[in-house]
Amino acid sequence: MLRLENIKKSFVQPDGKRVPILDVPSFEIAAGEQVVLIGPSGCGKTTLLHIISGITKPDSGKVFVDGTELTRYSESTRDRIRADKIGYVFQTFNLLDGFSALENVLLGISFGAKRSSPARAKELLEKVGLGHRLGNKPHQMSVGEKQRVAVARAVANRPALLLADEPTANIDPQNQQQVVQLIKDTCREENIAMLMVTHSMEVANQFDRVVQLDELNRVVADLRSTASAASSEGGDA
Ligand SMILES: Nc1ncnc2c1ncn2[C@@H]1O[C@H](COP(=O)(O)OP(=O)(O)OP(=O)(O)O)[C@@H](O)[C@H]1O
Repeated sequence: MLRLENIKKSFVQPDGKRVPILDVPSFEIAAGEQVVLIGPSGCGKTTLLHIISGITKPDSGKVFVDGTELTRYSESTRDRIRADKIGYVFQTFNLLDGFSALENVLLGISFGAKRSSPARAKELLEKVGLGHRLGNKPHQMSVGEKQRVAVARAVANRPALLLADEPTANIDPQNQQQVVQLIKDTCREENIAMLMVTHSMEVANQFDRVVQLDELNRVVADLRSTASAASSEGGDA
């Protein structure tokens, strides 16, 4: 369902040096499988989600989502493929300010190629306990409410793959569990594969598989071997 082949990504830092961030030889997620990605801050989790979704192009390597090789297309085509196949819950929600909760979820549907009814948008918002907030705009909602709208929007178009970047980071434990449950149930009911980034092991342990990015990423292995070579040289001196 999701397959990565030899993904490499580096960024030019403000001092002009190009720094490698990712070198992932391979990674796969099966249809309907729910996987959690963990790793220390700055190790490249968000960058990897951006590459999988086609928001960012890798320096080299291939991304296949639902049989389509995303990496061979232009940015505008990747945007269309993402709207059709991928739901994305951003760390910062990315809700549109001038629109109500219901309209934000409906926008998730209308950007996708598949047809879906407004009744689904309403049903999803009711499912996340926001049936009484359909007309509220983002500035009229709490952080937890906004996050639940973002999840409803991401799954509204019935994507093949849901990517969620720390979807429970800024919410209280009760809302956290509600968001986790919504993601789990919706993905299971609709056979949506999922890749979620979280720093919470309590959240991570509720899913099928937990993957440490450091174990997939050769950049980290190279850093470790350089560091251990340096320390053993130091030890000999
Ligand atoms: N556009 C950019 N230009 C330069 N460096 C960048 C850019 N985007 C990310 N980086 C660097 O790439 C590394 C990985 O960033 P990323 O946001 O993927 O980390 P992360 O694992 O998601 O971190 P966190 O858990 O803190 O959200 C970081 O060191 C970051 O500073």
